[in-house]
Amino acid sequence: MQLRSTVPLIHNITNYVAMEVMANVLLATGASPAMLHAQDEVAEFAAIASALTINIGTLSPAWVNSMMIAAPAAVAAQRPWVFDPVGAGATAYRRQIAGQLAALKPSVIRGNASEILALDQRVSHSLASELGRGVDALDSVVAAEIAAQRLASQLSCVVAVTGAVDFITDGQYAARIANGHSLMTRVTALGCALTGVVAAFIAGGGNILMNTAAALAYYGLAGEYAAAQAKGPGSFAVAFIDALAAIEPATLAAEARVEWTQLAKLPN
Ligand SMILES: Nc1ncnc2c1ncn2[C@@H]1O[C@H](COP(=O)(O)OP(=O)(O)O)[C@@H](O)[C@H]1O
Ligand SMILES: Cc1ncsc1CCOP(=O)(O)O
Ligand SMILES: [Mg+2]
Repeated sequence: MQLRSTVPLIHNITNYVAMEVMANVLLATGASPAMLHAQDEVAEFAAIASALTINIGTLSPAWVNSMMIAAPAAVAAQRPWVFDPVGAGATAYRRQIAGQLAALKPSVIRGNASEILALDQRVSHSLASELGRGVDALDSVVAAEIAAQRLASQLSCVVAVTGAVDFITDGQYAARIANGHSLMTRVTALGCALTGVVAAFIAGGGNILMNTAAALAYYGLAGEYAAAQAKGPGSFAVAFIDALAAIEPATLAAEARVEWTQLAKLPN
């Protein structure tokens, strides 16, 4: 958790629901959040920040313009960017924009199983599927493993599928991360906020797959600690921020439940 000494600046073009939750989660983690999306400044800011996140949760045409400017600007400035394809399968507009953003060289795509399945359909098969009705997962992580591997291979990025047991892959290697608690699904925008934490963990360089695994284990572990204190979703949300701030690297190393594997090659 080197980020606590470097305090990376994380630029987030995120949704209205997630803005405050994500900013507080990033502060508790040890990063510095900035939520800005004006078309006239995103390219300049993407180069000032250490990493960028783009989230399509509350899309509109003006925001899409900003996203299409910010992602290439981050890549040109050699900053990693993380894509959160919220509700990617829900509407034709979302499927189209998610497919376009996925082609703009994200370092990591982080979504739930339904979102990763929908994105894979769009990128790999160009089908106008109707997968996913909203922002919550209807599919299991295991059902999205092949889709994640195919997306990672085709787009040369890391794909993280989150859920009860998270699955991450770069197309060749994969990890399953068992940390977490079901109360994490009862507070809105905790997935969106995790996308910011992934950006914070990869902002300093190093191995993107391993640093993404560390981010997911850290986040899930905070969920476990918070659940032990909470009476329900409301107190969980507060305890979760406290737990993010309290977890030390030694605790993470001792309590992370991460299993690595090498994947079989996908048939052509
Ligand atoms: N059933 C579950 N048990 C434990 N952890 C979970 C469960 N569902 C989600 N999580 C955790 O919640 C966080 C957000 O993931 P997820 O709910 O998949 O995102 P989203 O909100 O984008 O759908 C991740 O850290 C994930 O591991
Ligand atoms: C409820 C909602 N509606 C549009 S974006 C959003 C937040 C989704 O957050 P998460 O993907 O973290 O559950
Ligand atoms: Mg989400």
